[in-house]
Amino acid sequence: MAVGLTAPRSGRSIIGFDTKMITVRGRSSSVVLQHHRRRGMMMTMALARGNSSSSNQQHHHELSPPRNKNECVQLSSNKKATPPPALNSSNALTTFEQVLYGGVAFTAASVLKREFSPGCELIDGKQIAQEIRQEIKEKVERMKTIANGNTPGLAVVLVGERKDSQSYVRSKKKMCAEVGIRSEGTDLPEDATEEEVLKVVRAYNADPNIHGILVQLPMPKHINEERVLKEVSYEKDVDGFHPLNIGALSQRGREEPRFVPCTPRGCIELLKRSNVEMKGKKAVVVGRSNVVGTPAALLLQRNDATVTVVHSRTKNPEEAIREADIVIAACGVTEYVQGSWLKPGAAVIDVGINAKDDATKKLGYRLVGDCDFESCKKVAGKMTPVPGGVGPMTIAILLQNTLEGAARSYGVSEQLGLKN
Ligand SMILES: Nc1nc(=O)c2c([nH]1)NC[C@@H]1CN(c3ccc(C(=O)N[C@@H](CCC(=O)O)C(=O)O)cc3)C=[N+]21
Repeated sequence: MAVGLTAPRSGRSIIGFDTKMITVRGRSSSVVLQHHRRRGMMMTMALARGNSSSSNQQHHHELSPPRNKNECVQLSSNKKATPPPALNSSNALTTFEQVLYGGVAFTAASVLKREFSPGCELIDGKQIAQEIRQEIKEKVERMKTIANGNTPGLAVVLVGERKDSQSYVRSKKKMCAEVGIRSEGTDLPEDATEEEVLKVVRAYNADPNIHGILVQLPMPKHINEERVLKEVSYEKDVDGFHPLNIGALSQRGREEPRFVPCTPRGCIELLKRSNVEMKGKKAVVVGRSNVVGTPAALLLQRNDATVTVVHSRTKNPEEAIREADIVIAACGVTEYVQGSWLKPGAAVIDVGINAKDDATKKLGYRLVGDCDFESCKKVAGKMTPVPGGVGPMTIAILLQNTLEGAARSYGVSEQLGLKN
């Protein structure tokens, strides 16, 4: 039997079932919750018995049919329950009892769209990214009024014709427009010379209306990426890849980096906004790339986690992962991290985007992460899906970085409540 119970930010309790019947015996009452499907209708029945005045009460709740079989049932209580700790299959029963002891009477039920996984709460990156974009939009509006009508400007440099890069650049520009950030782009052909790319970067460096410059990666092989990234003014380096920004990120008690790489910052933001404590926790980063793994490890460490980085030459990565309260998977290996490697209740951030053959899909493939979602969601306490997890956050943070860069250049960071 497995029972899932999580405390979303609303403070309400969510209970998921994967058994037909769950019996929980408390100090003063015994409660039976039945959960069954009848002609496509999901029904939950709670029977409360015991020595309280509510004895022999019987509640039936008809629920609208679930939109898919992975949805689970939300029972809301008429008393504010203390948010229970993250659950996993081994401590599920205990925590369920605690909630009942808390005097919670289940009076209403509704179907909540989420993955049906015992105790695993999905971290909805799409939703959180949307919230962040809304905050940015409001700050861009305020910037206009306090900075003489000025708005943030982002420049995107794209070299070559990679379909995926073109599509990422398109969504970045679209999201800019949505929040009121000006964006412009320079597209260079596949065979552009390094000098041509550098010229474009220098022109944006000199343009006072541009506060962020992004050189879409990867660039064609004949171009020295390091050379180009170094050329971007570190004060417009919204990707946070300039050596001065990475260097500043790695030091404590020194000047703060102007910008932090978007994807790792997005991962940390997901943890923060999902109430995952990092202080004093063990974190494992899977992968040591310059763009994700390494800066993610630095950020976790700055947030007081104890960090282990595992990579392709690590002897026994499972050993470290088993101990981890937080896992950030960014190794680029399809469905690499297995549920059996996770510590029950761990928070898992899946950065991977891999195409996996799937004949049932129109395109013949679907996107999967660096974690084996099916097995991981049975053990993790919180987890991001792919797609809809880290991806949308990467773009939201790019916009945030551009806003922060513009606010700095107009001297209005403090007024907008942004870090300087
Ligand atoms: N200089 C540079 N900066 C970058 O930030 C950068 C880059 N180069 N090169 C490529 C990677 C990749 N990247 C993504 C952005 C958004 C999604 C995203 O929104 N993904 C959605 C949808 C994915 C889909 O459906 O294709 C999701 O995961 O839900 C993914 C990946 C930024 N990158």
